[in-house]
Amino acid sequence: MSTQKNFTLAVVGGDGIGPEVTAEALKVLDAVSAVHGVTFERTEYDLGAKRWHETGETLPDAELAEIRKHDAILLGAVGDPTVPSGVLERGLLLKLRFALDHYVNLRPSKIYPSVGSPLASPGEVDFVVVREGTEGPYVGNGGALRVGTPAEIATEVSVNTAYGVERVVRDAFARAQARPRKKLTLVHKNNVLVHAGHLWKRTVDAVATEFPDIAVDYLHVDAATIFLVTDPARFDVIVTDNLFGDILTDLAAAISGGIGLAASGNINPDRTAPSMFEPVHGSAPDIAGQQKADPTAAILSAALLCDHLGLTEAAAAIEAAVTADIEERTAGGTRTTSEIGDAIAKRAAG
Ligand SMILES: NC(=O)c1ccc[n+]([C@@H]2O[C@H](COP(=O)([O-])OP(=O)(O)OC[C@H]3O[C@@H](n4cnc5c(N)ncnc54)[C@H](O)[C@@H]3O)[C@@H](O)[C@H]2O)c1
Ligand SMILES: CC(C)[C@H](C(=O)O)[C@@H](O)C(=O)O
Ligand SMILES: [Mg+2]
Repeated sequence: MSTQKNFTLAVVGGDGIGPEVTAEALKVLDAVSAVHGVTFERTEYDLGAKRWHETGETLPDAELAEIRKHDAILLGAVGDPTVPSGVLERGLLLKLRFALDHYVNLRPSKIYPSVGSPLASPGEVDFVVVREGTEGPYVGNGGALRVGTPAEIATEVSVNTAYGVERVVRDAFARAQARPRKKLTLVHKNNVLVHAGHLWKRTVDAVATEFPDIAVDYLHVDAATIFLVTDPARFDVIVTDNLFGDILTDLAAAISGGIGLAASGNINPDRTAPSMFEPVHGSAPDIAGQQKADPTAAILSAALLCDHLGLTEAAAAIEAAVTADIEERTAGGTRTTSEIGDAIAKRAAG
C-alpha cells in the first residue's frame, strides 16, 4: 500500500461518451478515496473536438507540460465525426502516449462470472495483452505521393527499435513471472514481416534466457485470432506490437463480456512521466449523449490507476464492486450510464 495520501489527477474526458463514462469513474474514485483515506485533486482539461473547432488546437505543448506534472491521467475517449479522422487521435491521444513514453499499453482481459460471451465455451479467459505503445506503424513515418490520382502511393512505415522492443518484452516477462501460469506468447507476423518480426522473435528468445521459469510460445497474428475465439485459455501474457495489440484487444473485449468492460493503462514503467488510464473503447458517437454507454471499462481503468499508484486496496475494492455489479446484471433491466456508476460507487464504498 502506498504511503502517499494525496494524488493529483489530470482528467481528459474527451469526446462522445468519453465525458459520460469518465464522470462515473471519478464518482467511483471519490467513493473509494473517502474510505481509503486518500484524495485525488483533479484538474480537467477541455481537450477534444469542441476545443479543436474553437481554436484549432489538439494538445498545445504548454498544456502537455501541465498534464505531465500530475501523478496520473484519466482519459475518456477522443475522436469525433466532425473532425477529420486522425487529427485528434494522433494530435491528442498519441501525442500523450508518445510524449509521456507510455511504452507499455496494458490491456487485461478476463471473463467475469455470469457475463455474456459469444464463445461456445468461454472456459477461463484471464490474460493480459502487453501492447507496445510508442513504436510500430503508429509513429507517423510515412507519406503519400500523387494524392487523389490513380498513381497515388501511400506508405506507413512500422518502426521497431531494439531498444523499444526489448524494454516492452522485458516488462511482459516480468508480468508473466508475477502471474501463476507463467506463460508468455509473442504475437507477430514474422513469416511475412521478416525485419520487424525477427527482431521481436530474437528479442523474446534472448530475454527468455533470463526467465527460465516462463513458458514461451509464438503465434502469427492471424492464428492468434483463431485461438482467441476457440481456445482463449491458452493465453496468459501476450506481448505484441502496437497495431496487432490494438486489433487483438478489441477482439479480446468482444469475447470477454464486451467492449464496455475493457480497461487499459498506458504505462510508463520507469515513472519518468505520469501513466494514463482509459477504456479500450472509443468515443462511440452512435450512442453519445444518451446515457447508454457502459461506464464499467472506465471504472476498471480507474482501478488500474489505483493499482499503479500503489493503492492496491482501493483497486481491489473497485474490482470487487464491478464483479458484484456484473453478477447482478444478469437479473435483467436496463440502466443508464450514471445508474451503473452509482451502483458500483455504492458497492466500492463498502
Ligand atoms: N482510446 C480512444 O480514445 C479511442 C479508442 C478507439 C476509438 N477511438 C475513436 O472513437 C471514434 C469511434 O470509433 P469506433 O466506432 O471505431 O469505436 P468505438 O469503440 O467508439 O465504438 C465501437 C462500437 O462499440 C460501442 N461501444 C463503445 N464503447 C461502449 C460502451 N462503453 N458501452 C456500450 N457500447 C460501447 C459503440 O457504440 C460502437 O457500436 C473514432 O473517432 C475513433 O478514432 C478512440
Ligand atoms: C484511437 C486510436 C489512436 C487508439 C489506438 O489505435 O491505439 C484506439 O483504437 C485504442 O485502442 O486506444
Ligand atoms: Mg483500439
